[in-house]
Amino acid sequence: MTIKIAVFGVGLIGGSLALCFKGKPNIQVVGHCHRQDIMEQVLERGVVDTATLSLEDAALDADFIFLCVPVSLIEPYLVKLANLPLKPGCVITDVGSTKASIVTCAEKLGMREVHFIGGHPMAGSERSGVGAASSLLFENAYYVLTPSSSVDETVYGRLAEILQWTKAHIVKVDPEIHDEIVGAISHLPHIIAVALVNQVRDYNHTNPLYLQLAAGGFRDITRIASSDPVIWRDILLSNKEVLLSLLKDWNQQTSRFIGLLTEGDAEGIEQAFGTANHFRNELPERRKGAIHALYDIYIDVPDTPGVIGHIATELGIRHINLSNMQIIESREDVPGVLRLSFRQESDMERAKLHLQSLGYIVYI
Ligand SMILES: NC(=O)C1=CN([C@@H]2O[C@H](COP(=O)(O)OP(=O)(O)OC[C@H]3O[C@@H](n4cnc5c(N)ncnc54)[C@H](O)[C@@H]3O)[C@@H](O)[C@H]2O)C=CC1
Ligand SMILES: O=C(O)C(=O)Cc1ccc(O)cc1
Repeated sequence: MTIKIAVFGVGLIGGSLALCFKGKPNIQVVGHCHRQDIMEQVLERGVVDTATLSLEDAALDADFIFLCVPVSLIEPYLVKLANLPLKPGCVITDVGSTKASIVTCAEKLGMREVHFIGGHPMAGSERSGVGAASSLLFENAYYVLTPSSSVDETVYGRLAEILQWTKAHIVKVDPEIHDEIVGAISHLPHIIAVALVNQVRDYNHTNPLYLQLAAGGFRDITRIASSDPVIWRDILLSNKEVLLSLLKDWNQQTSRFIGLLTEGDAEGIEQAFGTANHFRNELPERRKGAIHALYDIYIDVPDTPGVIGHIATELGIRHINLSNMQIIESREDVPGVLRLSFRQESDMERAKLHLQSLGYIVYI
């Protein structure tokens, strides 16, 4: 018997899920798009078996429906689906970055014979659209599910089973707790990154050297400021109360630094960096997606022709799989910094040791 999976909104997350399911035994994937041009892109990328502009055609005989649209559209889609004669037993889930309001909406709809389980894959990137989709996106990442107490264990089991194709680690979390935690570790950092970039953008109007001199640290902490404005508008508004409270705590953190600097409190500054350094080093093993896309090392490279080719060749002949290579700082006559990214930690370790043995200076 074929399992039909409908993906509503075939962008970064919907497209990546579709790629995980497509071509698997007895699975058929249909994408629902809201615009002809997007549907053409989706078909061209080949992430789904079929695609349709019709909500009904996608939904009516589906066994699973994944809502992968911006957060503000998830509840309206739930309302529409609740009014359709869906296949009995159909499991509707979503991937929205917030959970409390969506789960409450589904509970209020009181759907019978179909089930809703909230979901949130903790993997993604600052990119968006089906062009950025990847079948590897969720591998090893956490995938949060927020089933209500009314959801039967066998229904939960069916969803968890189909999600095995993503190779993510499924974890059950209460929706309100989810929003508090994800508010702190994902939504607040996005606000801080955007505020910092906009602050420097204002200074840059007075002197373009700000942008020109911006180096590794600024780039690292602000990558997520390039995220999609519509997606993030919806996420922040949907987690408003949590974020207002987190921003009050953030103000206290910045006030603390104002105090330390005003007092010239060297010991206090050192202590603040020490505490942060210690806690950050306790971050769990690097994972892909939300926490880390790849295993990276950084190498000082002299600005002479052939160096990058030499490094790539050295890794290639030792069958060390390199995923990406990027020059992140380069000036004439001084060493530049090259970032090498690996999908496997073991490849990163082998590359580090080998390049060190060749005399390169390698940082993690
Ligand atoms: N970007 C990320 O890293 C992550 C995002 N999420 C959540 O996933 C959801 C989707 O985000 P992304 O895939 O990043 O965004 P995206 O912009 O790549 O994809 C959104 C998709 O929804 C489609 N869409 C927009 N309006 C529509 C409508 N009225 N009807 C049908 N489709 C419509 C767009 O065409 C696009 O294909 C959001 O709810 C977001 O909070 C969850 C985890 C990570
Ligand atoms: O790019 C990153 O590091 C992210 O933080 C990706 C991300 C964005 C939104 C989510 O709800 C989960 C993960």
